[in-house]
Amino acid sequence: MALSLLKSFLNPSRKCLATKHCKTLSNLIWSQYGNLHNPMYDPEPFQVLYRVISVESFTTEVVKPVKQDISSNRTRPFITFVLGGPGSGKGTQCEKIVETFGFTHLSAGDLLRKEISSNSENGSTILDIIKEGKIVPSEITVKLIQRAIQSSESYKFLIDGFPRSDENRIAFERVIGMEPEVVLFFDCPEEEMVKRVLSRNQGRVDDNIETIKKRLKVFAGSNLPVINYYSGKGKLRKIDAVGTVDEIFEKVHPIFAAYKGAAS
Ligand SMILES: Nc1ncnc2c1ncn2[C@@H]1O[C@H](COP(=O)(O)OP(=O)(O)OP(=O)(O)O)[C@@H](O)[C@H]1O
Ligand SMILES: Nc1ccn([C@@H]2O[C@H](COP(=O)(O)O)[C@@H](O)[C@H]2O)c(=O)n1
Ligand SMILES: [Mg+2]
Repeated sequence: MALSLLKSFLNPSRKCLATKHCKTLSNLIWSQYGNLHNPMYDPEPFQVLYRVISVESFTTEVVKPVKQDISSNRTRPFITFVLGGPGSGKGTQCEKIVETFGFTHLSAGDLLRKEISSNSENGSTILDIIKEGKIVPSEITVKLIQRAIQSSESYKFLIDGFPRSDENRIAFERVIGMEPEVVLFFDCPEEEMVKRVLSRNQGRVDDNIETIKKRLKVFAGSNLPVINYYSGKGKLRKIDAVGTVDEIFEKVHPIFAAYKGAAS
């Protein structure tokens, strides 16, 4: 598809971009913009194509990123959703995955908190919702995630604490136009989660017993259906989240090692 579209936009007067280069150009476009039908990665396909084909000759600058992406064998971002109740250790394990496998960590909660501290127009609404342990409208959260993905040069993402509900999930599929490759679920008993959150000490407005109780209810009511959905699709990797941080990471490690070809 990319190749035929590309050929149809080739300017015949530019001989240097004849067919023998099409495959390389096509790879360049796929590696940088992903699926041409993808609304996020192909916002303006014709402009992208025009910009590329209007280059007089292949400079090393143009060819270089193609080589890098071909060698990594990636044509589309590799997305992992990281789910689990409050305090189950999502953020902690994401840090370890980043260190070992070089993913980019996007925590939906952190993006929302950043929005509050930047005094954006939605800041006070988000703050009120977080204090109540409820779920921020998907439109807001997905936009923040979209912006973070688009402004990153990475192609492998851990999206932590998202989707929190079916509504979150559907909004992501609609706006980003992709599904996760794998979904991690840190399964932790409530008692342990409460203990961890109450000793977190990071000054979060929702780290108090009243809000934690609400968050646990929201988790059971809205997040578990999402977890079941991905389980039904064979994408879920459930991890027993009791134990030391290193013991848990030992269970996480083989999951990403198995994806090394696709996600490295
Ligand atoms: N295996 C573990 N054993 C003991 N404490 C842990 C473990 N993993 C994480 N913690 C601690 O528990 C607290 C919560 O962990 P973390 O912030 O990673 O959870 P989370 O799932 O991201 O929670 P939230 O959804 O509230 O953001 C932190 O203080 C962290 O240091
Ligand atoms: N998809 C999401 C993620 C988070 N929130 C809100 O932020 C709070 C904190 O999230 P953490 O992942 O850092 O625990 C959470 O309780 C929600 O209020 C959200 O609305 N949607
Ligand atoms: Mg977290």
